Amino acid sequence: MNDFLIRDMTVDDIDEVVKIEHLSFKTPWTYEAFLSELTKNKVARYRVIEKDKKIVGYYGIWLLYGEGHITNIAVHPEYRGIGLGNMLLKDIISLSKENGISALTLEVRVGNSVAINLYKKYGFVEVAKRKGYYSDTGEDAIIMWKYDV
Ligand SMILES: CC(=O)SCCNC(=O)CCNC(=O)[C@H](O)C(C)(C)COP(=O)(O)OP(=O)(O)OC[C@H]1O[C@@H](n2cnc3c(N)ncnc32)[C@H](O)[C@@H]1OP(=O)(O)O
Repeated sequence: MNDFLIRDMTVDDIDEVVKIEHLSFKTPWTYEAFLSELTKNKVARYRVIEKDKKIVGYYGIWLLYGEGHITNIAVHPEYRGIGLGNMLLKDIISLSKENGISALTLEVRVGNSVAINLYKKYGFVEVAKRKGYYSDTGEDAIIMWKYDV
C-alpha cells in the first residue's frame, strides 16, 4: 500500500473526482459543487488518494464546532476491496485529531452495507434514522457517530 499517497484535493483534480463520483453515487455531486467546496467553504477539507498520479479515491469533511461531518467518501470501483477505504478512514481520523475534532458523524444509505461495515470497523455507531432521506429512491439514511476520535 506504499504506492498510494493521500493529499489535499485541488481544483485541477475535480474532473477526475467527478468521474469517480458518477461511478459511485446515484445522485453524484457536480463539478460546481466540488469547486464551491474547495474555494468557498472555509470549514471543508477534501483529500484524494492517488497511485502514480492517478486519483483512485477521495473524501470530504466539514470541520466545525469540534465536530467532523464526513460529506463523502469513495474509491474507484476498480480499486475497491484492497484497503483504500481503510486508508481514507485512518486519514480522516488523524486529520480530525490534528484539528481538535472530538466526534465524527455521517449519513449513509440503509442498504449500503459495505460502507456501514467500514464505518463500524472504525467505531462509528448507528444513532438514528432519517426516513426517506434520499429523494431519488426514498431510501432511509442511517446517521452514525464516532465519539472516541
Ligand atoms: C458519507 C458517505 O459518503 S456514505 C457513502 C460511502 N461511499 C460509497 O458508498 C461509494 C461507493 N463505495 C465505495 O467507494 C467503497 O466501497 C467504500 C469507500 C465504501 C469502501 O472502500 P474500499 O476501498 O472498497 O474499502 P476497503 O477495501 O478498505 O475495506 C474496508 C472495510 O470495508 C468493508 N468492506 C469492504 N468491502 C466489503 C464488501 N464487499 N462487503 C462487506 N464489507 C466490505 C469491510 O469492513 C472492510 O474491512 P476489512 O478491510 O477489515 O475487510
